[in-house]
Amino acid sequence: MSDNRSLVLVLQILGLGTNSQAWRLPDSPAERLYDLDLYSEIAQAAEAAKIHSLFLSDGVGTGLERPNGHFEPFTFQTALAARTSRIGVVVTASTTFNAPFNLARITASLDHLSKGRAGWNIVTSSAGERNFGTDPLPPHDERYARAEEYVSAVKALWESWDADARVIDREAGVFVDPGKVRRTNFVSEHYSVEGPLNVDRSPQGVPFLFQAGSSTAGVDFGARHADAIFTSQPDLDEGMRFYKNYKERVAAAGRNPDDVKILPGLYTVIERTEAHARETAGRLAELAAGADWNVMRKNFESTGFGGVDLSDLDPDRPIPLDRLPAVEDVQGRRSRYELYRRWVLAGDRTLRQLVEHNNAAASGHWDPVGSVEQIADEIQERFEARALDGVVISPQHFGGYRVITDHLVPELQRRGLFQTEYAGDTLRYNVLGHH
Ligand SMILES: Cc1cc2nc3c(=O)[nH]c(=O)nc-3n(C[C@H](O)[C@H](O)[C@H](O)COP(=O)(O)O)c2cc1C
Repeated sequence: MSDNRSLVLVLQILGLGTNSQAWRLPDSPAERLYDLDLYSEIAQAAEAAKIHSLFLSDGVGTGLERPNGHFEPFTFQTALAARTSRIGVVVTASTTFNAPFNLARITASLDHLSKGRAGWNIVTSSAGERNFGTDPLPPHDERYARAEEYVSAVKALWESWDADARVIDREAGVFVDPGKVRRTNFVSEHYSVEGPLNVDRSPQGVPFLFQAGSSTAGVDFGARHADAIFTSQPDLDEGMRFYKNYKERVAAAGRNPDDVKILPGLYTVIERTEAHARETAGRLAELAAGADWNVMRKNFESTGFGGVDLSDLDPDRPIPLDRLPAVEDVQGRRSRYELYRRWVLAGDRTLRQLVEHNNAAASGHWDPVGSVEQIADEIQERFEARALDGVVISPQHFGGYRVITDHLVPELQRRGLFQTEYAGDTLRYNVLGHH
């Protein structure tokens, strides 16, 4: 592995901030939740800071207890791509809920529209199946087995056009050379997809591939396919172990470990000063404490705890060990459950603390509170310890976006950790240094 590493920064624009109470802060522009101008300003500030990419995670399946409305990622990132010129635009899309042909077509189009800045965060999803019919969600490992076939089908479609297939010979009347466009008939256990794609080969050929999943099956899948991994790693030691193991799996898959960037989520309360950050975090905690406990607990049970009913437990005591399901029995967000299970086994968090963490930091992510310098120190420590190659950073509160773009990034640049210019013309080149 190379010692000549440079930090990768990806900014997740998740509405008003990841904290479920962020909308209630006095300076939150909650009325403008669906206003493109609001996010364009952040995207342009992120581009001026040379942040590698914008990112948007996504889920379907919202309930009535805590309805969660937000932009659909492809339309959102396409709009932001039109208002920027260098920064990457990464969408999250599920292999469980999209047809491979549509996915290949939309991502290739986004790669054309953004001139090579498109990325796809591949997820297999853990909820939302009822939005698409009556079929149950396939079990955890089967979702990954299907994803393997799915990605092969999509790659065959992306590659069904040669880069020089569009000839544009006006004299001879040849627009496309049919010999350079291939009929691809992909047939596997779960898919049957005829190509070619009806979009020319895109600037990156294969758009930049993220993967969000950290279970054993997820790591094996990502090691084969991904350029970058979005993961939840709140603890330094576990983050180092995960990083080392992941890079070994990449090498075992016959790939260069430097070509897969490990980017944990960093869901932070960041302000110019520590006092201000503590004040913001304190306000968010107060608001969370006043929120409906049953709604928050149920959200934790379904998004972090394998659907186990914890309603009879004392919130101010740790979860008893006999209430922990086996990891392999959790069919939803398995790696997230594994993480919380580790905390329960360590015995140092009450049920309430787990629920509030899950609610505030958007489930399981690393969530430091601090000044620009303190957050820069934390990133530097984990980067140098090889717990990460970079971060998917997301402020918990709206004001944090500009603190990140206008103050944290310059601080990281001053320390020589972060780029001061984009390296090239595509997202893959900018992150990996090659096409
Ligand atoms: C850090 C992280 C972020 C994720 N983000 C999403 C997401 O935005 N949308 C989604 O449908 N699934 C998301 N997933 C979930 C997984 O794709 C899916 O639930 C998978 O089946 C379980 O992942 P696992 O391999 O981590 O157990 C995410 C998983 C991780 C680890």
